[in-house]
Amino acid sequence: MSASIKPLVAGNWKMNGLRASLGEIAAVGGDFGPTLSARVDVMICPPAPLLYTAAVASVGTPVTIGAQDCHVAASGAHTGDISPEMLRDAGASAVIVGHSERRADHGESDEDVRAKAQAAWRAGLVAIICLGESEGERKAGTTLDVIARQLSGSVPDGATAANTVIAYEPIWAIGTGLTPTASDVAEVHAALRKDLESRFGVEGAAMRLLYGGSVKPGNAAELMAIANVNGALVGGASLKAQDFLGILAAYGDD
Ligand SMILES: O=C(CO)COP(=O)(O)O
Repeated sequence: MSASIKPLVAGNWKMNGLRASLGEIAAVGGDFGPTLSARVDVMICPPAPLLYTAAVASVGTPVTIGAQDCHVAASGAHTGDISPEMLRDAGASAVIVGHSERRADHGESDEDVRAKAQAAWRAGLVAIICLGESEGERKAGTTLDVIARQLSGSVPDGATAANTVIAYEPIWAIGTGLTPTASDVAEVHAALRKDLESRFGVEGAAMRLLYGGSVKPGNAAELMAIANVNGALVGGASLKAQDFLGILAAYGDD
């Protein structure tokens, strides 16, 4: 079933990158030819100060630009925050919400994440909704319960394959070099698919489910071949075009 879903590989730069890093986007765009772009969509999510220039740098390439977080309001007295409308205006077409680093650093709850996803849709952005279990939850055998609870709490009614992407990122695999086994990833993604189908029907069947957590050129082909894995959310290995292109190569060569 997932064979008909066009995968997405998105790079989350997190709090990394200065203007000098924008050459990496041009390098990805320049090397990403028509054969590969027919098979996989590619996105880079730089930090907010780089969004506009990144969007300009991506013009004429297959690379699209996403943001890493948003406020729920369109505007107002929220010093330091950025609305989804502003992200859209700067050239973003998507925004990551509910990344585990925001859940941990900023105390974001499932309810917060759900409201951010709705705000993203209001502004015409795709919401990339993140979830994933901690190491303790994995060891305690509660992964599937945690994932089901996060999915139900963080994904708003009205989610479609066009407005929502789900990213499964086990917290213990982020930035550690550790990855779950292929069968563990398959188990979680199958459970996500089942829940999404029962809640959203055909839209849930067509929604992209990304895997994230220590995706590298060396393990991308194996991870991307797992059933119900429709692409990747990549942190550290998205910062350099060569590494990121090495991951995209899991989908073939131009
Ligand atoms: O958190 C991630 C992407 O959002 C994954 O980060 P790493 O690829 O650096 O493990």
